[in-house]
Amino acid sequence: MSSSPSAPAPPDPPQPETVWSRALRKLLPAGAPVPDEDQLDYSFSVALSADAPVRGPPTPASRSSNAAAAPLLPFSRHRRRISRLLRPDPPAPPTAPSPPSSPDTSSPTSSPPPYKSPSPPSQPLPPPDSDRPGPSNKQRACARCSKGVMGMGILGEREECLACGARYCAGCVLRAMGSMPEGRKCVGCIGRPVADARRRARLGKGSRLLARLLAPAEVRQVMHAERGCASNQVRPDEIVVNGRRLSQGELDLLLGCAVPPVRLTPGQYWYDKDSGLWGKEGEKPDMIVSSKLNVGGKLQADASNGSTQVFINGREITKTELRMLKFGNVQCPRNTHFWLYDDGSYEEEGQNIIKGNIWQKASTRLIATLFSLPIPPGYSHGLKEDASVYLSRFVPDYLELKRVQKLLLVGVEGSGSSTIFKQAKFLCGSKFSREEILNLKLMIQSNVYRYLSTLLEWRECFEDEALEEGRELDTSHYKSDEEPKVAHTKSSLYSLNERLVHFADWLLEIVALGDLDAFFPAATREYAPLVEEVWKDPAIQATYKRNNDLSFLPDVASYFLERVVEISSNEYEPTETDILYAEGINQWNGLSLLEFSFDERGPDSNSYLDKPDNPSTETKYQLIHIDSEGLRGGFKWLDMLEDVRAIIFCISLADYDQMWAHQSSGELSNKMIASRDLFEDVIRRPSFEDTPCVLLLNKYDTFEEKIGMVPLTVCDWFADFSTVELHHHTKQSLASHAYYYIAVKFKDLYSSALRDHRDRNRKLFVFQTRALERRSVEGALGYVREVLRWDNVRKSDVFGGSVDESSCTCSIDIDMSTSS
Ligand SMILES: Nc1nc2c(ncn2[C@@H]2O[C@H](COP(=O)(O)OP(=O)(O)OP(=O)(O)O)[C@@H](O)[C@H]2O)c(=O)[nH]1
Ligand SMILES: [Mg+2]
Repeated sequence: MSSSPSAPAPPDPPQPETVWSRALRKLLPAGAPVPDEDQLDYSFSVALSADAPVRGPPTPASRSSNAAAAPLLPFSRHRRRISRLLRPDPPAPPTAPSPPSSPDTSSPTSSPPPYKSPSPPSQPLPPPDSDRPGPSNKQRACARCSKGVMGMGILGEREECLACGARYCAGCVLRAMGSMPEGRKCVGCIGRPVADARRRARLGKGSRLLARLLAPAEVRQVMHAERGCASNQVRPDEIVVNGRRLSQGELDLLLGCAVPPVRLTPGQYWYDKDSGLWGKEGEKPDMIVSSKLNVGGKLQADASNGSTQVFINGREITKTELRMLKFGNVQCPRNTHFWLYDDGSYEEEGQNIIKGNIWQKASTRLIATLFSLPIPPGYSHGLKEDASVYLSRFVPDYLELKRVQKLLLVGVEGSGSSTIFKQAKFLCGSKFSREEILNLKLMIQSNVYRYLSTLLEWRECFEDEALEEGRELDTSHYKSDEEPKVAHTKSSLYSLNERLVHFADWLLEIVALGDLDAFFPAATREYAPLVEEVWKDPAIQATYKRNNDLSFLPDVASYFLERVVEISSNEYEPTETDILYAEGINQWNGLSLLEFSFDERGPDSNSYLDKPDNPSTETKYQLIHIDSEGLRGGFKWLDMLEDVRAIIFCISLADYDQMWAHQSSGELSNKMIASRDLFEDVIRRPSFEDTPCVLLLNKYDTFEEKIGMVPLTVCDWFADFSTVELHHHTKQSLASHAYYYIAVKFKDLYSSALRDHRDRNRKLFVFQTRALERRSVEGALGYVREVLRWDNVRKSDVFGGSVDESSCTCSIDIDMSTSS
């Protein structure tokens, strides 16, 4: 548990081979040495065969569960251990935190592992303090004893006074801050406000040093006081609304209303009291708060610095807002003045007729969310806050509310990104609406015809090929002056009877004309028996047997074609599996959105410090999926997205031998290479410069089957793939070797794309998925969460903050082989 004190790591005794290194050895080419644990690159996941029940690398989480089993030290002993540690001449600390020597920390007396979390890792160890951006050693000298930094562990840590910024070492902090009735402040600063914005952001956020010095209950109490005490709250004169400082009464009104501004910090704001829109001065709206509050001055036209010549309640709106209104089909030519009411209804100034309600359409709400514009609390699921929480609070919970973290999920057509999205939806218990299910049903029905037409096209090719071969064979059997017996070459294994040929020609003609979607579902029921007959025909079955040669035919084709009559009936209701297997999701303009959360109090979470008394211990995420259709037209969506917290890029491993027609030019290319190009396009976009990226290498199941039959080198990009190191390879070992190789190819590509970037050490995180297996997608989402936590810690480290890194635990489940 992170609250235990950290002792210097004992020297590593010679270790017997651990479960982890045994598992790793299996994955490496024969004879390859097992790397040191501290050198391991956890930034990509590996699949282990089901018969190797291994656990992941030793994580703080797994260690903490052992630690948790050990009885907690009573408080006085806790302190004694700390003071022993701090007594004269502390042992020379290691230059960098040493890695845990073994995952086995079962001994209750063994010291907890050195603090630095190895999770989602692969990030280089932070440079020594002297090279590191952030406070210099001098700045980090203790304000009480003047000692400088003594190593990396607890000895090197400092706790900062939130009011004056003085820093104290572990030995002095409790003396300097006393009982901390207002949280982390020197005794002399009690009663003083927290003015600095950076320090204010840390109010009640927990502290690693205190966690080591105090018992968890004490830390909670200090954090509670830090958030709740009067002098740490914003003061009315620090809040300017519509150009006027607030009075105490106005601030009370603002904070006591049903929907107050979240995380109100000192600053200048604008407030539109008719609609409830609220934002920072000079910026687009940030949230919607209760309307009709008499606070601040009069809303000015230039409050949000808009330049659109379109006005809402007298404020010239920003370009982003205008774009959202246009997507919502609100007519807004220049010089339009709207009145917008708090329920979303709007009218043009002077016309006295309500023209509509901007929040009514799901698509407008979706767009607003994507553009980081606020939507009213009543309409949002993930963001909905219970007004009673605000009314009944003493501790201002608004300090605790976190922003929703946006995760962008993209991939080339057929990579499986929709499947991942749907699995995520099932995982978080979110139901498909009636309308969505109906759309899915229509899509499944029309897809069946598409699969059949693909099979029919391939059948023609194979038939031509077979007839040609037959003719060559015939001619070689007869002397040149004899008539060849053409009767032998008129049909082949791939030939259909005349009636079915007629139907096939008709269907292919419709497809060639691009009319398939217009034609269905009207014809669905009528032709279903015929489709079934064609599917069962030996010619089509023979064609399907060669499905490894068939580009453009998804694996699920047979699943649906087998049931074409059932699927085509009016009464057909797609099952959960049908929904999952259906290609894509019918979504609005190629976009779909899902909000979900992780409970941060899970067994692998150490975040109690971050969330002392908060009932909401969840971090909310928004999964934004843009499918191949949405990526068409020059990535219009990508450019409009703001504050994306992570990119999840999905690639189908099985695409290495597939062809793909380029969307605009129609040019054929290898699909893996097309995916690579799209990946590069996405990561190079300036708006994603600082956004971590997780690459999901999907369809590992198909890949494993295929790799033994089709060499990886058929894809030009993988021309240098070699299997020479694999002496006796099985299908599994070949697949894992190839997976590793592909992962490294993408990592290299990523590193070279970021070569000129200031954060050029950033790595690509790679995870292996089988999206049809729910557990695999669950693992992927967990991995993304770990990456985000890691990234948070890394960023706060860079900026010199003291985020509790214990919350960055690693729960990467590397045993992804069992389906759920
Ligand atoms: N065997 C196998 N099939 C998969 C896997 N993931 C997805 N599929 C199938 O691959 C097909 C394409 O998956 P989608 O999720 O629709 O692909 P997509 O990336 O969303 O494609 P667009 O919607 O066109 O952008 C579907 O039939 C899925 O059932 C996987 O891990 N293994
Ligand atoms: Mg899709």
